[in-house]
Formats: sequence, structure tokens, C-alpha cells
Amino acid sequence: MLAPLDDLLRDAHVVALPLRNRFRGVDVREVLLVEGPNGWTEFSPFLEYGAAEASAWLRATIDFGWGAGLAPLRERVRVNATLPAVSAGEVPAILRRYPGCRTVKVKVAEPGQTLADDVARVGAAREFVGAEGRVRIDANTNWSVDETLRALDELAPFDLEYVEQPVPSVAELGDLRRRIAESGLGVRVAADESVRKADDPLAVARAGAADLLVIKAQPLGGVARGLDIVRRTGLPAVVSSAIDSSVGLSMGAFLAASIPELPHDCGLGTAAMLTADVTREPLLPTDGAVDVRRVEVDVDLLRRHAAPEERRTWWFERARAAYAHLEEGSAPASA
Ligand SMILES: O=C(O)CCC(=O)C1=CC=C[C@@H](O)[C@@H]1C(=O)O
Ligand SMILES: [Mg+2]
Repeated sequence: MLAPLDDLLRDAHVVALPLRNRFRGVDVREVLLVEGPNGWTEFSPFLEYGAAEASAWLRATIDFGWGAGLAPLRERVRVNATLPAVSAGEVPAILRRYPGCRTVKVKVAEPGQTLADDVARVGAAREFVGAEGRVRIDANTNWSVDETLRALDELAPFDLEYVEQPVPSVAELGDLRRRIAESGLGVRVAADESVRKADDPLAVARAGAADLLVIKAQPLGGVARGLDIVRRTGLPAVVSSAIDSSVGLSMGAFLAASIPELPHDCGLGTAAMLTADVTREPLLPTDGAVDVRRVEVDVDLLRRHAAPEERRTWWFERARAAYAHLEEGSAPASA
């Protein structure tokens, strides 16, 4: 049962949170926040997403604010550091914002950069975490299978934990996985966009095209739906953020806490990427982990970081269009 839209939007706030470093082309993260009976919840699909895709995010928003919720299996979730496509020299200062984290996820294949830039950045990350640390890379579908194999060969000295969605399609992921096995490169393949942007989030697992899944709470329709995908695929899962405020990160933390086994650290440390947040107690990584807790939004911070009125109007219209999809029941299967 959907909460009435007016209930949803009546006291909603839209804030603009600047990032410390550009990430996925974003310098300022706009999010809509609203308080439901369960506590604060977030609606923050990336700006370029249409109403159909955004409807899965809105389903998550409603569920986290008004839904039944799941009892967490743990109070803390180990998280990785997230490294944007910065120069090797900037790496230590950024990674020091993730105290106690033993895993680093490195953005690679940034448009306009070279493989040499990626090798230098990954090398700096491996140096920072040491031999016991874990290093993973995320190319966000920007490579071909051949480019991925070449990159993995160049990056072999850094002993990668896994490569996240280097190529666009399920078929290419499957082809890459087979060729990695043949080559003896020994790098696992994680699916991300092939889960959260697919009409059928289970297809990549059914195709045997990934060793593990990146699971994001808002894009997949919330905690219960995210857990259902993990259960139905039987694959190891890494719960990762959508560069949300601490409110959306809290949703991700509850999802991570609902999954019985977490063999890889989760991508939920991204409050450290924000120069501002909406709570006096942001969900920042400490001792390599984040709390599984709801966050108390601070009214003064909402006011200080409020987006301009025209942006609030844009977000309200966006929520209405996404809600219309939910009401028509035409939300994508993954929602
Ligand atoms: O997984 C992490 O370490 C942080 C989250 C993260 O990397 C992402 C969040 C949202 C969209 C993408 O830019 C990116 C990803 O592809 O996983
Ligand atoms: Mg990814």
C-alpha cells in the first residue's frame, strides 16, 4: 500500500550537498528528504534518470519511511574507502578520510584519462593499504572486454579483489569472466549497472556473468527488495551507496545488516565524500565501519543547505511523476 503522495511531500526538504571531489560527473548532490513514521527517508535518483527508473528509488523512499522494515543482523558494517578519479598524489589525503578501512574502491576509466592514470592511482591505493589491504576497481561500463583484459594485465601487480562492471552488457560480462578464467588472471567480476539498471536484476546472475553483485538500496526499491535479490541469486553481495546523504546511507546500512554473510567490505563510507550533511551525527566511517542506525536530521542543517526554490519545485514534480509510475504499477521489474 503506497503512502498518499501528499503525506510524502507535505514536509519534504530538498538540500544541495557539495562533494569534496567530482564523482560520476557530480559536484553537488541534490537529495529530497522527508520524515515518515519510521524516521527520515531519502529520494535522490541521479538527475538524468527518468520517471520510470526513478520510481524504483521512490519505492525505496516510501518503504524506508513507511514500511515494515527488517531487523538488522549486526550493528556495524565494514566499509571500503571510495577513491574518485584523482591523481596519484591526491590519494593519501583522500584515503585518510576513511580511518580503519582496509579496502579501497578505485574509480578507473574516467573519460579523458588514460590507463596510465589508472595504474598510478591504483598503485597509490595499494601502497596506502599495504599488502594486507584489498583493492577493487570500478570502470562503470566504460571499457570493452579487450580493454578490460589489458587493464587487468597492467594492474596484476596490485592484486585486485575484483573488477566492478567494467563492460556495459551481461553478455560482455560473461565473455570477460570466461576469458579471465582462461587467462589465469584470477580477478573476480562484480555486476553493478547490470543489476540496478536492468529490467530484470536477476538476469546477470542467471547468465553466470558475475562472481558477485553490487546491491544499492534506493535503485533496487529498498531494503526488502535488495535482500530478496541477494537471496534469489545466491551470489555474494556488496551493498554500496548511491552517494546519498547520511539518510540514504542509513537505508544502505540496514540493507547490509540484513544480509547474513558479507565477505567483502561495503561501499557505504561515502559520507566522507560530502562536505556537508543533514545530521549532526553523519554516518561517517570510524574504525573501518559505519553504524547501522537511523539518523536524526537537523533542521538548521536542512535550512543551511536548502536547495533554491526552483530546484525544490523540480524535485516535487519528479517525485509526482515517479509516483504516477508506481500507482500505474508500471515500475520496472527491479523496482
Ligand atoms: O561503492 C562505493 O565505494 C561507493 C559508491 C559508488 O562507487 C557509486 C555510487 C553510485 C554510482 C556510481 O558512481 C558508483 C558505482 O558505480 O558503484
Ligand atoms: Mg559501480
